[in-house]
Amino acid sequence: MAISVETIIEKLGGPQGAASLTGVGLEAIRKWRQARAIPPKHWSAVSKATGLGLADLQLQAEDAPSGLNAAPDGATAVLVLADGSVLWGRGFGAQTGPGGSGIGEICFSTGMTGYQETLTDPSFAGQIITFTFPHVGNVGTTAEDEEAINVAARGLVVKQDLTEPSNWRASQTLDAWLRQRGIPGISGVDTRALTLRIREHGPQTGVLSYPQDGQFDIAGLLGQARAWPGLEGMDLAREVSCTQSYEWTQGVWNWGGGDVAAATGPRRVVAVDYGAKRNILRCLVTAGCQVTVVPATATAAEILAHRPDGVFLSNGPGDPAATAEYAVPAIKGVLDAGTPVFGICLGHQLLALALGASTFKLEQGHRGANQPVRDLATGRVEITSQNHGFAVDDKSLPADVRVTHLSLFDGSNEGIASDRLPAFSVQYHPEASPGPSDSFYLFERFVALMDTHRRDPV
Ligand SMILES: NC(=O)CC[C@H](N)C(=O)O
Repeated sequence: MAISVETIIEKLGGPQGAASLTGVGLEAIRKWRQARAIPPKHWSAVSKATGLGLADLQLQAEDAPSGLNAAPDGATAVLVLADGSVLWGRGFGAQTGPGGSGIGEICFSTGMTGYQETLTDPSFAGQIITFTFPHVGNVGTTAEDEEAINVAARGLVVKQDLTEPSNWRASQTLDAWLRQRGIPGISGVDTRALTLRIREHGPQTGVLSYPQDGQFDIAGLLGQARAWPGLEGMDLAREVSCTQSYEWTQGVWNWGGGDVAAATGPRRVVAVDYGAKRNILRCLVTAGCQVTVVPATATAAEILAHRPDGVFLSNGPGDPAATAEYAVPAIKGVLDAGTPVFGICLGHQLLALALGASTFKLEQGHRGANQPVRDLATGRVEITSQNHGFAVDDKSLPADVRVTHLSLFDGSNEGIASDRLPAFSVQYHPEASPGPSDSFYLFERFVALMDTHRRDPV
């Protein structure tokens, strides 16, 4: 449990003792008590006098009085966790009302590059992202690195303050880019301590507040964090999906040339958009497909009306079991028609559900661009890009569905293939963006599967 300011002051022998042991004066001690926090500039003095670690001093107190609280010196934003931790820092991006606006599950990403692709991945709906890498924002933003038009993530937590971008590709600062999109951020947070906390205690709900008037209702924010129902049971795919079908014609990014229109190949693919990242659509085009994107709620009849050679099931946010309600009947219809199917991440989980397996919430999600996965057929290890908090339960797979890939971090399922139907899927992200492109072969595997099942072979 977090250590309250009152406990720390008591440890130091009351306000008088605290003032003399840390040398900060009685007035400062009064302010600490009022704000229910010790400002970072006093942490080392307090740490020396009490023997408490710096992380303990940052993760504080659930004893905030109701009503508005002033922030400790230098703090302009706060992240309040459902476990009562109050993490003060400096706000950037969009300001919020005093009630805070960024609420969601705090999850950490271990990626060292590609923060803009990560922030625009629609699978982050309902989540606040904290990066374990300390320098975020220093290459600015560019429209070329957006994986979706809207930012679905609810907020951003980083260690270092944002600096001016130093990158020829940058067209805007991360700060301005976030402001434009209504997303709040907080810097100056000990993201290592926060990550360890999530690793030790599991996923946490948090509320990020960066109020215009500098007034914080800590008790109210804590109440909100505790009342948030959590991602389990949430269908978020419907919220981030496209509302109308459209054609996608762009291929993968070309060094120095940006996004390029590629000559599309002869296979017709319908991509079901549960929150698709653009780079998946680009990879499909580059692998030789004509891509029609359809909304998450498209029925089997609507999908099959496009006469696809293959159906792709995209990544997406939320709990697969909740999205299954409308997605599984559609996928079953597509499988019954004998159409080849390829799924990524949420698409993988939905394919598994349609084949009769079940999914569950992982104790620790996998997020980042450096996740090792073993291909069981070849023994080859791929370094993959990942972003998921749920997983397919291997034990629930029917006898005719094979496990094809496993996580080398925790042994959880990373891929399946049906022995009876032309269908396979992976939990990780072969489109990278950000991350390594070790797994591009999966798009080629999908193309080969379509070619062997085509009515008129190419
Ligand atoms: N990237 C994804 O598709 C994520 C799938 C699912 N929302 C999960 O968290 O596991």
